[in-house]
Amino acid sequence: MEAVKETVDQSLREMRDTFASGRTRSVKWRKAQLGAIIEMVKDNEEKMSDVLFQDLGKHSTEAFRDELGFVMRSATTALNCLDKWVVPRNSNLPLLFYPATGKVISEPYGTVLVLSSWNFPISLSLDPMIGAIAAGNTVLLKASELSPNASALLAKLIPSYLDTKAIKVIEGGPDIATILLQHQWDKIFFTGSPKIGKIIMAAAAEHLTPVTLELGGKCPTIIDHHSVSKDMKAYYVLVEQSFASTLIDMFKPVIRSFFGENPKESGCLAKIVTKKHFQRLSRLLNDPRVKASIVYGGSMDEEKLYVEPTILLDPPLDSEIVNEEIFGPILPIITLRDIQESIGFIKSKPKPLAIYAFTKDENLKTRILSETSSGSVTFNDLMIQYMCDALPFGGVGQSGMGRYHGKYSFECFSHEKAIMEGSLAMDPEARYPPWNNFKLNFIRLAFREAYFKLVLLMLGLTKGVRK
Ligand SMILES: NC(=O)c1ccc[n+]([C@@H]2O[C@H](COP(=O)([O-])OP(=O)(O)OC[C@H]3O[C@@H](n4cnc5c(N)ncnc54)[C@H](O)[C@@H]3O)[C@@H](O)[C@H]2O)c1
Repeated sequence: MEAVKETVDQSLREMRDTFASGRTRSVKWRKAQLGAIIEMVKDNEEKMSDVLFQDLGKHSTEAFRDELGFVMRSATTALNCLDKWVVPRNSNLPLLFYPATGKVISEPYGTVLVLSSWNFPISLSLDPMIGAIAAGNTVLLKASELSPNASALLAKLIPSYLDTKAIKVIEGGPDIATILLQHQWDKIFFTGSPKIGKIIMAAAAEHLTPVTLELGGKCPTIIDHHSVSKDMKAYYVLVEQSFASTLIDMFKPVIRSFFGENPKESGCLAKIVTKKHFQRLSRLLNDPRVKASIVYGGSMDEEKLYVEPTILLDPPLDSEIVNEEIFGPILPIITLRDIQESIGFIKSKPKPLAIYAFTKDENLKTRILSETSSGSVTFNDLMIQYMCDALPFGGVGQSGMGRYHGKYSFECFSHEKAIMEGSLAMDPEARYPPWNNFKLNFIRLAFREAYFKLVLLMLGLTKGVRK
């Protein structure tokens, strides 16, 4: 551990020195690094696909959709938009401040720490790095120990493509993260569970370091059968009782069309990430009350870390499988008398990262938007809000704080610095002591931007001002 501590100390010193040198602030440097990320992914598509298969059993097409293609697109967007993003924005100041001018410039925080989770180990590592680099920071990444092959590949590739004095990777688990968190960072970006998110926030508080927390939680999918029928994957489904059996009958052929008659051999179904996670799922499913709710699937193979796509109908609402994140192909369906009750159900749970609703009912849509709180709401589709970098991605409450993607990533890693240029020519005495009634009236009118009355006051044509 002493050697690790020494490496961390030295890495931090180097990153701080690099940031202080001003190199990472140059748009040319930022673009070169973004371009290098694209090259790195392009050159190593196969290797990246391989490690995602080794760690998670992800098919290469899924790996490209969710990780490699996604990262290349994100870096390309940043590269193409950077010139626009870095331009200082002039602010229209109220006349009150005339003749001062104001603008906002985006300043990099400095040296940032990115900690990522195992379920999208490449995109959740590189995508925040793209934002950090675009904003002109130096950055250290620690990916998850639960996807060790992806973590090792990133640790090998990043130094051979990117500026090693500014962008660093360290491998390891909680022990290494703990060492990292003992240091002062200028920003911490964390993707992971709410439980560890609290540890990150507490450590950041020691140094008043700003944090972005991309956390988890159970995302509900409301299916309003009065208007919709569509195949889907979801975290849990809320549906009217009368429609539940029809929905299950609709899911079965979809599962077969995705994964064939023998999903274990299909090559299209990701495995459970670790033995520990497998045993957790096995325990959850073997709860007799949960077992009784299985209406499709349910078979497991510990050797292959395989769980068959499984549907549960009305598992007990107090069971862990309903309340904890699942991380496996298990879909609980929860039935309600009326689909409108889904609003109350969602409100009784922590604020989710996303709410999905398949409905054409405008009243239900309005109720979802105005009565519930979540990171995002997507109607009549799933997950596309994550892919769409024109929208901010992030949680609220238990599902996190802060947001990123596209321009929001640039903002996530920038401090928006307010710049005001005053004038030495105009400096009303009313701002300064000794205080008197005239000055109080002057300030009152100025705050109200009552310019005409202000002129009358200065000309001595009015004395009293209404409170
Ligand atoms: N909001 C999102 O975009 C998003 C995306 C993917 C996953 N997630 C969430 O991530 C979680 C799953 O990922 P996970 O199991 O890797 O999460 P996790 O919280 O266990 O770990 C995340 C990171 O924190 C580190 N870590 C673990 N223990 C730590 C400790 N005691 N101190 C400091 N760091 C520690 C890990 O090494 C890892 O790098 C789920 O809750 C999931 O919903 C969120």
